[in-house]
Amino acid sequence: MDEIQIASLLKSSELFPIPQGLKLSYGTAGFRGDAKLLESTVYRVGILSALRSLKLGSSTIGLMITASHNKVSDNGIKVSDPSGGMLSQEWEPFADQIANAASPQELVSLIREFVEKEEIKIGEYKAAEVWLGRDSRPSGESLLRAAEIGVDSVLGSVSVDIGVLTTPQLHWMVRAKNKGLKATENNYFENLSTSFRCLVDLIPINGNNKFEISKLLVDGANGVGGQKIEMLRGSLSNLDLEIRNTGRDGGVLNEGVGADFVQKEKVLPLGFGLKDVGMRCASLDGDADRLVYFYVPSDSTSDVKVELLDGDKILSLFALFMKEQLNVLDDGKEGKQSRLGVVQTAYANGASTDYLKQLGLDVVFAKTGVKHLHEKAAEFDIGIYFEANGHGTILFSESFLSWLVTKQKDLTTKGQGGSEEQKAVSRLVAVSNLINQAVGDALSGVLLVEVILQHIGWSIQKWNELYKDLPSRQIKVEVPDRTAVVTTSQETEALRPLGIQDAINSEIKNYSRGRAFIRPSGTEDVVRVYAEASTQEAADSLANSVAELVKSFLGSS
Ligand SMILES: CC(=O)N[C@H]1[C@@H](OP(=O)(O)O)O[C@H](CO)[C@@H](O)[C@@H]1O
Ligand SMILES: [Mg+2]
Repeated sequence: MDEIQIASLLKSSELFPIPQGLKLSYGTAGFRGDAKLLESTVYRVGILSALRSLKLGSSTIGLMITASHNKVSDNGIKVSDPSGGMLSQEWEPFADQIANAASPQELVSLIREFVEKEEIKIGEYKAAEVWLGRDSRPSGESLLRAAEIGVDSVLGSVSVDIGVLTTPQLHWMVRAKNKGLKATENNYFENLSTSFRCLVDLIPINGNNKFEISKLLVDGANGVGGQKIEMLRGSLSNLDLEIRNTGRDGGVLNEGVGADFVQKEKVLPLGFGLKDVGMRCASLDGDADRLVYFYVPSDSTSDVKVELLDGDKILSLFALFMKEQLNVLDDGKEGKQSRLGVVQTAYANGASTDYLKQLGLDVVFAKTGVKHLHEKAAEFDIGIYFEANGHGTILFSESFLSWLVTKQKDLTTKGQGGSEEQKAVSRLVAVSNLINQAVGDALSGVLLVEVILQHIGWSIQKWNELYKDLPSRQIKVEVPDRTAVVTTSQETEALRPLGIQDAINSEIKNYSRGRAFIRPSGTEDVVRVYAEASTQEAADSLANSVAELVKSFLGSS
């Protein structure tokens, strides 16, 4: 690093002193915290992104300013690699170091060391490019300015403000840009509506065509997802959407609304009630990378209940559909035995795992956080991953996709345009275009769920009957130091504090179909407790007992 570069970094970092006592970690999904404390962090991640771009031969990197489902006064930042996936985990320790550097001098010396170690050539390639997106949080704009200053203080780097977006839009656009494809927000919308149309056109004519398209009610979490789905609505046919909680009617982002609220609390979001009995409803989270479905059952009285169809159920629906299409190909003479796999985490409902295994699917487990699930799903020809909270997607391997595209062309040339095999191939290609290949995307998720339901002629109630969830409960426990909890790689057992796992195991033994585990959250300062059992009362009681154990081993704060 030359003197000019050092001077540029020192000068800009003086603008963003680190707040006293701030200690951050890149965590499950980037840095998060009170928005008022994050300017220095965002500025520094701006520098990191520019370096990442230079390291990768000036590929475009994305920076998303969001705190997803967290409260509106929080914010956060995460990096998208050129593939549209999460920042390579190898760079996370550097992200942690620079975010916590106490002074401009320490910051610059850490950067200098890293640049030398990684052999990053500043000023030798064409300009590095970082695309900056933000969700609808009011703090987003000033944080975006801090990120710009960070990016621009690395010589030869440029930042591009691409505006208010959902997290998956930013990832999709970065991926498309680096693949040399059209990468604007309009291209994103066009891609969704075209591939959705394609799948609608491939719905079997005989059999399920009596299916009437009923209205879908969408809870937009008072965030960016509600706004974007409204923009998309005009270009969609075969879909009747009513969007609530768009944020325009005074509602607060994520407050009593949104996918995280509905899934964790198992209650209806604000704006939904008895009037909606039986209707198909969907809820997005604050940055629209999560999606859950729900409905108000007909036996609801004044005590309104909610039937939740979480990420596991969406995964099951997708798996069923994909398997059906692949079976057609595998049965065909020229078929190819394809590897379809599904990835879940320890939070997946036990009943969903049993169901997926019964379908004959390869089910594998990953640690919490989509970066872990994504990696495992990418090992299959078609890998479907979902967190129970509704974050997930379907990945197609490059080789399988090119096999599909070639096959599609061959069948058309051979004049077998209308065959079952050709339709199955075309559906799979359309799904690969519709569903975001970079990250979980509530918008593309909604479209795929809707078209699959139309295809098989199912109501939400029928879909819900695929299997019955085991009752479960999640609790957050505030402790003085959550890092005192260390778990095994699949997060199902606690290795530290010593003795806690034995105590949890003896609790579990008291419950039929009991299962429980603890882990430190990567996005909040809490230890999470998850419990499952054969009745809701039992799951609640098991969760409470385990939470008490956490408090007695770790102390409560
Ligand atoms: C139990 C749970 O829902 N955990 C969430 C939550 O992570 P934690 O590390 O549990 O705080 O936020 C992550 C980012 O959105 C998401 O990937 C993950 O599934
Ligand atoms: Mg989110």
